[in-house]
Amino acid sequence: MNAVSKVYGKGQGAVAALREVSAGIPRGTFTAVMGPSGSGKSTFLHCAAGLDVPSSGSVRLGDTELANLGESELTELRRRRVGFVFQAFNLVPALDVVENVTLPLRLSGTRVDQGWLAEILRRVGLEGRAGHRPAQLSGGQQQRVAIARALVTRPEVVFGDEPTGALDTMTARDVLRLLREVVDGMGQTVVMVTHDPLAASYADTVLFLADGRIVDSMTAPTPEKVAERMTGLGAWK
Ligand SMILES: Nc1ncnc2c1ncn2[C@@H]1O[C@H](COP(=O)(O)OP(=O)(O)OP(=O)(O)O)[C@@H](O)[C@H]1O
Repeated sequence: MNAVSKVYGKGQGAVAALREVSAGIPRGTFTAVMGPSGSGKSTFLHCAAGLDVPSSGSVRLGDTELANLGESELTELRRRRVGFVFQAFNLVPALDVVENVTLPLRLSGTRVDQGWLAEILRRVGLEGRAGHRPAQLSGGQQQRVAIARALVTRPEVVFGDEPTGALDTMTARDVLRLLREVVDGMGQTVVMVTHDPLAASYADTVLFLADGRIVDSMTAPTPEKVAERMTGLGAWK
């Protein structure tokens, strides 16, 4: 993205959530986005994923300039070219694992590639759970379903908004290892917002936001280095 600004509201009550943010995220890498509460992390993710429209600046996915797309083309892009994983897994309770995972394909009228479906279920460790409903699964397993659903369309980027935020430490670690494997084993691109330095340490690069700007980036992050940088940003007083 290039010089992206996002202002919510108008006049006196206007809030600048992003201020001329430029960032390039290379294909096949794992990026974590950190920063104090209200620094613009979710807005960054939503603008990068085409869920929200910047007030100014431009966002490109591959060779596609998002500003050039109409509403229906953007919907199409969100369905086919990006995947999402949220803190609250957002699974459909009445559907079983396979139905939840294949939902994006059915919504866009795309045939289910059974070989690819089996491969994804195997990779996320759910091959024995295909007929289970979300309520019959643990939190970690539910997030695995959400990750499988995000991968089923073979998207160019998987975006995560606090994907481990609702999980206990051990389960979160499994999900982070899976995201790492999604990058290393499948060549996917993952961009994840997190509050957790340990989660961020699984990424290749950490981008630090403060007050709507990228103020730093870190490669080869460790939990300690990330925590130290966050303390420097006044995140934990
Ligand atoms: N829909 C909205 N309308 C008005 N202001 C908004 C809206 N969404 C976000 N904001 C404001 O924009 C700023 C950035 O919000 P954003 O949610 O991107 O931050 P964040 O870093 O993700 O925060 P958190 O860690 O608390 O989730 C905040 O000041 C927030 O109050």
